[in-house]
Amino acid sequence: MRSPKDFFRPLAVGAPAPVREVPFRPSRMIHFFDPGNEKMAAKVPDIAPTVDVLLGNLEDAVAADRKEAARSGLVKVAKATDLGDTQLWTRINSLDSPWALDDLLTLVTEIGDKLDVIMVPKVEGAEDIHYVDRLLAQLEAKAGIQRPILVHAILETATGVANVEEIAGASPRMQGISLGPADLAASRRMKTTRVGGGHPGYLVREDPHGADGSAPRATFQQDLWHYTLARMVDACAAHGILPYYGPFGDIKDTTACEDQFRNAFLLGCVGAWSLHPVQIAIAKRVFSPSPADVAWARKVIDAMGDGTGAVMIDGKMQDDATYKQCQVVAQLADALAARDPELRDAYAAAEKE
Ligand SMILES: CC(C)(COP(=O)(O)OP(=O)(O)OC[C@H]1O[C@@H](n2cnc3c(N)ncnc32)[C@H](O)[C@@H]1OP(=O)(O)O)[C@@H](O)C(=O)NCCC(=O)NCCSC(=O)C[C@](C)(O)C(=O)O
Ligand SMILES: [Mg+2]
Repeated sequence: MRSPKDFFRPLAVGAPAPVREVPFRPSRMIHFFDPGNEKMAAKVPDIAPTVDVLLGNLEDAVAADRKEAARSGLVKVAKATDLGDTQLWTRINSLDSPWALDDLLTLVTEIGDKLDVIMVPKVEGAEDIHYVDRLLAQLEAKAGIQRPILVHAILETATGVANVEEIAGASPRMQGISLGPADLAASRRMKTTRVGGGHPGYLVREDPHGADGSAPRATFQQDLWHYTLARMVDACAAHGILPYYGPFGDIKDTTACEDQFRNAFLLGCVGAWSLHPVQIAIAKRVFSPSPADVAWARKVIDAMGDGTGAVMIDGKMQDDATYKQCQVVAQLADALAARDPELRDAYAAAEKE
């Protein structure tokens, strides 16, 4: 581990200084597209204004013989498209693959000034982040990049989960972590073949009841991902970086997708991935606090003055801690309203009610 005194020094001569705080830019949905798929790439100019983050995916879901087409497709899209204030991210291939090195060399030198975040899959420990950290610094220096490219890890191996705290704190470049439920399920030998979401077999059953104990017993499906997500949220919060739910693979089941995203939102995540255009609106709806919740938060903040003491509002006790909870909601609403005029108007209207 680097000494705390050296933590914020650039790792290569001529590389930009690391950030001291992860900038909070709205990232309710990280929209995945395959830049080598011409039909999808052609949709980028229309999709970009509707999403917070556009991510050119080079890893899984891109066939081995299409890896180079995806990489050069991303360079082309980044150079040709004005994304406005929509962020551009990429997911590179895993560090043990034949493509990761060329992904980094090409993308940083060709479009490093346009890339906000590089997502690294299958991160197992701090050593993976340290490798990428140094290499990025060297490439940024070579390419004359003025601001550091941030790094996002996917939590998708059992070892990664065991090391999630050290991953979160491995570098000032760490922007956030996403759950990767498919690879993680395989790595753990879980017996679900789904990409995220629940499973009908993972349940608890009501106790026997009725006269002879034979009445029908209700079952309650449980969340397979709760432990991992909660652990990831704590690791991220402790290190000042941002947690995200990952993908929900049952594209047609928009209801379950919304539920899963909402659980993640309530638990502390700031966004999720959208794999298909239909998931963009779901993520937007879920990861933007409701106008009623924002109005309530502002009411509590106003009533609490300097934030100390205790007051009663509508029958509910408010104190220093609820003031802080309300600030989380109000600050998120401010950041989203600055990007999204529709939300700004909805929040303003709810406050007047
Ligand atoms: C699922 C698929 C195959 C269905 O694609 P489709 O064409 O069969 O679906 P569709 O409903 O017929 O599509 C309608 C229209 O939307 C377009 N379209 C469809 N998707 C997109 C998109 N993302 N962005 C932009 N456009 C899109 C599509 O091209 C089509 O256009 P058209 O009307 O002109 O014909 C397709 O949506 C897709 O390839 N999505 C991305 C998949 C992906 O990136 N997977 C990797 C992330 S998940 C993961 O890696 C796991 C993890 C974390 O690693 C771990 O848990 O371990
Ligand atoms: Mg994966």
